[in-house]
Amino acid sequence: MLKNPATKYRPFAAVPLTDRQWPSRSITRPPIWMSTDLRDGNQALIEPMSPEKKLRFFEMLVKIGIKEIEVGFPSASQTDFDFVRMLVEENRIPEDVTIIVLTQARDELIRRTVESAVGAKRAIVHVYNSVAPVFRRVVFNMERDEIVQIAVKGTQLIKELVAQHPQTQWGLEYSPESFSTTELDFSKQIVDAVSSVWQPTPQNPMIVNLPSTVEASTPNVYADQIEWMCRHLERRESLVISVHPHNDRGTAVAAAELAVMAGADRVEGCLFGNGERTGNVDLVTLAMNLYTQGIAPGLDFSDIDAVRQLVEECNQLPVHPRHPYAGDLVFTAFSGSHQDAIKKGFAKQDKDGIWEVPYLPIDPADLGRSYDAVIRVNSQSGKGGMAYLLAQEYGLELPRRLQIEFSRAVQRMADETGREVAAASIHALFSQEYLEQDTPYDYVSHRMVEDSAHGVQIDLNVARHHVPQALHGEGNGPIDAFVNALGLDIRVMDYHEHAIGRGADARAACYVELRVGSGQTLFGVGIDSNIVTASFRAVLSAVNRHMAAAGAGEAAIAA
Ligand SMILES: CC(=O)SCCNC(=O)CCNC(=O)[C@H](O)C(C)(C)COP(=O)(O)OP(=O)(O)OC[C@H]1O[C@@H](n2cnc3c(N)ncnc32)[C@H](O)[C@@H]1OP(=O)(O)O
Ligand SMILES: CC(C)C(=O)C(=O)O
Repeated sequence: MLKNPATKYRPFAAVPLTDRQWPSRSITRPPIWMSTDLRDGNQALIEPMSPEKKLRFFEMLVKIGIKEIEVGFPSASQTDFDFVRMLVEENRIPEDVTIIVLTQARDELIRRTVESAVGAKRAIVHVYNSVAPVFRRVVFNMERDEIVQIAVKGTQLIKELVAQHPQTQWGLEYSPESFSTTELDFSKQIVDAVSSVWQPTPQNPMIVNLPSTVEASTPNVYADQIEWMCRHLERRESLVISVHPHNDRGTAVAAAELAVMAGADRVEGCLFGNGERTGNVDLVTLAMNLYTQGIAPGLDFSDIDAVRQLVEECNQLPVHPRHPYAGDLVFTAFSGSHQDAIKKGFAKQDKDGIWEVPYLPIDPADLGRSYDAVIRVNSQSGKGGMAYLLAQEYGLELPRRLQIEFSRAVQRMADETGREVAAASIHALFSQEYLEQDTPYDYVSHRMVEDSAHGVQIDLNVARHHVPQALHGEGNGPIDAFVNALGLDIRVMDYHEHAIGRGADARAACYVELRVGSGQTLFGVGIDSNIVTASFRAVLSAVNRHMAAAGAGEAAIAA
């Protein structure tokens, strides 16, 4: 890299607009969406789509609700020409969808382009020529007026040709290519010249598409350019102002949004931001950004995974795992504090209320994505993540102090493997740590009698080191009687229970926090179809865990 990049690169020029209005506007409705996936997206692929793939893509665009679809560059290849003919001749274009066909402003290409769409109910011929100084100088070696003539002559020819096919309702879209790096007065001059030939009306408007063919400035400058054009163009009431942002600086979404605030009526882009170089603006992100502001975007991404899969298959390009709204990992939290906040957010979220879950700008369910994938556990996770997974997948609602205790074991596992820990592994570890602790004490059976005068009396059968033992105890409740029957120096400090499942198959989960002698407390867990048995199992689980811990012999807890 250069020490002084100013010797090679120029800063972009500011727009002379001192009373700009767009910064204080907000977006209150969606723009007209135009998908150029089958044209700008397709021309940027390593392997352009086959006609079958194009058709599947087209049908998906229709299904999600796009009403304007640029279906190709028919003069560029027989494949594109045939694809447009197939759509027309096989009557595959729904009543409310308009196709757009792109052409350079060159006579023979225009003729072929118009020919491709003849017979469609509605079609828009999209004509372009590049207008920026570098193109004028380097590519065309022409003065401004000659460049204007390319656009004017092209428009005249289109007007003449479409008049010969009145059964189709024709529209015109004109793009001064590389608009964002062109002098504004020249862009205005050429657009006005085109519209004076086409003579649009408010009922039959002309689309003026103002592309950032190569994104070269911050989005506010693009917004200034759009506002300037909206304020200076002739016949504004008969024009649909469209934007076509590319993403060279990584700010195409912001540029499109600010351009809409600046007066653009329509946005052209591709799903998930495919397109030349760093891509066209991503229509999915734009639509979902509106949705999260409470504005219906008019596009349906309620099964976003299916849309993404089809796009990936057709484009042969992966969507990044962190791509807004659609990436594999965007509804996943690994870090502990995020998991904790999300878990609390889900618990507090009112089903019919305003969405307020920390760290999640949108309810994943609205995109057809499940909550299950939201929280995943690795070495960066705290107790919240594993507690969420045990609750979601296994119906186990661990009390807070047990979460803290068990999360140490999960953390050890994550540190040792250096990998993500799946819910099944967490559950296996939980079972091993709490539910499968059966030595020295294993519960066998009990009989209990309760009366108001004597409290609870229990006859208990346990196996101690696999040797059956019959014990008897009394107490003021089942757990008290059970603990007395065991005859150990233990105290139950805390107790939680809940049902797992419903109806005949329901089981009880009991969590008991036990203090052994004067030592630290620890938890035991019992699961059984009988709630009292579950609590006994929980006490024995804690006793066995204590004894299994280093150095704790049976004698240490004798009463
Ligand atoms: C920003 C964009 O995405 S614009 C869309 C770009 N997409 C594509 O180009 C994909 C399809 N394109 C193609 O298949 C070909 O380029 C074609 C069929 C359109 C034209 O092919 P060719 O006639 O071989 O020309 P080529 O591709 O070399 O284009 C360069 C020529 O077009 C001229 N040209 C380029 N743009 C325009 C324009 N908008 N209007 C008029 N002439 C133009 C150039 O001056 C050059 O002319 P020259 O050969 O006399 O010097
Ligand atoms: C043809 C135009 C609209 C284009 O694709 C661009 O400028 O990027």
